[in-house]
Amino acid sequence: MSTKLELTPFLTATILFGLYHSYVFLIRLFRPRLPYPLGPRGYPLIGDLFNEASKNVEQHEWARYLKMGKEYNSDVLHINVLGDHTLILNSAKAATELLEKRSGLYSDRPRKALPSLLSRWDWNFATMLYSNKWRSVSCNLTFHQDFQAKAISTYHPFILQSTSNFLKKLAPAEYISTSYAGSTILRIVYGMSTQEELENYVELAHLASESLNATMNHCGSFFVDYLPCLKYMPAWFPGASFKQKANTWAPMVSNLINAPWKRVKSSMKFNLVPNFDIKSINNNLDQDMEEVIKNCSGVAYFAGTDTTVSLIMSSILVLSHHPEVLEKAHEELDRVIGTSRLPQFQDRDKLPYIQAFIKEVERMYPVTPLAVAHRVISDDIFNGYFIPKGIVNSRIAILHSEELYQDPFKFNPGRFLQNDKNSKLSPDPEIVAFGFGRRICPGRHFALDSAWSLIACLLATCDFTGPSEDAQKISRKPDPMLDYFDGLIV
Ligand code: HEM
Repeated sequence: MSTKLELTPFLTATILFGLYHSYVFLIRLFRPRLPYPLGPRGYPLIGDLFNEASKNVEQHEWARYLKMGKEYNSDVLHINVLGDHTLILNSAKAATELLEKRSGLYSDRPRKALPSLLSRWDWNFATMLYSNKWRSVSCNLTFHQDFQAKAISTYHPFILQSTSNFLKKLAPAEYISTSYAGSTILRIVYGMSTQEELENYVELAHLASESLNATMNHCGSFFVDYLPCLKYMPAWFPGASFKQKANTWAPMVSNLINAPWKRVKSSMKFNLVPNFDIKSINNNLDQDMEEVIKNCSGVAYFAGTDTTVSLIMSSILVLSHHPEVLEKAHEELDRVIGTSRLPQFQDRDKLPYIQAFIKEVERMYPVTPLAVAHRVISDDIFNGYFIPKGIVNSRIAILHSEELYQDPFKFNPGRFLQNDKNSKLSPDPEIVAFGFGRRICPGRHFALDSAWSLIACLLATCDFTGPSEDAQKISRKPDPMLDYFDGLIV
């Protein structure tokens, strides 16, 4: 009697797993090498799998890395899980040395199985591999040209219009995303203007971004990141919940890139062209070029929505917790602008305390505490350590470093003001808050201008307090804490 061996998905995954790791193990065994940077050593073959799988999900990822850095007394850490290497850069010096000075090697993005492949984010150049496609001048130059510092003043009227609409309709906090950051971008990029349309599209960006937020920087949030072959498991298979999630996300992501573009194309029939590079479109546009502009528009639309909102929401939250900061900001506005008009962009340099306040929010509550992961494309050596090709997380919470900032967990905008010639100014958080090297955030000038406009105008018109005890009893809404959910964007 003969038994037939059936090649089930589980058996296939196990065989592939075994073959792949025996191969990696043999290669490593016979290679002469320097030590890896410090970090948990784990066990042969599986590395630090147990610790990563049982990590405390309540603890912020950046705080875990901060603690680990202190434990190993090192600003460069290394974690190996199943042969998948992650490098953690805990200081601005290490991040600049590797991600900027060696940016030719360190500008790739992780080949994450889940977000890009399964949720259909492959059009998104923010997650694209460091390749000819990413480099193709068109994609990056189109975006960089439209968002470079000197182009942003063209968008000031759109920013001011959104600020004014927001002030007129001041409403609960969620309104900030629907009315402000997202709608400014949608006006500029796709030329949208009706409130209903703006709200629908901002909601779409928010829903679709959830998948990137949940998966981009979390090494180990989905096991498929370590074992990409698991993506072939059927969605019903035990442990394949990542596939169900991806199936839910994929149509939203596809809608995000296709729906507003379809709308632009149809409005162009009536010669209604928005301000962004789409203005260069004509009906005979080369198909490749159309794809590039469509993708750049989609990237601006989703990347510009939740990020700026996070900075604005943190600013509001901080103001409600720090009346002394609010008082100083109000005093500066009353003295410089008076009470008969709103602050304009040309007043910015005359309002140093408000600038310092925004910098301190960027420093203390970074929008992207782990930036966006880079990937080293080939093995490297740094400070006598062997750096294997793999993922690099730079901890933007470098901005909490005691070496750079005195009393780093104290909220103190004064650290960015030159009151005393003898005291040293703290380094500008913008040098790291927007990432490093060739992948640095191209939307940073736009983000800072639009955040400044709204925050300055809110300060000029509003008071900020937490809910009173009575209000808390009636509405059962507690005073919001200065704390955050973890994720790519907090
Ligand atoms: C406060 C707001 C913002 C913050 C804190 C922020 C932060 C970042 C960071 C840390 C990165 C990763 C850089 C790296 O890999 O080293 C990034 C990338 C990116 N950001 Fe922003 N960003 C903000 C707003 C915006 C806006 C408004 C836009 C678009 C209009 C935008 C578009 C992008 C794009 C396209 C990338 C990917 C660049 C690439 O991979 O080549 N961001 N951002």
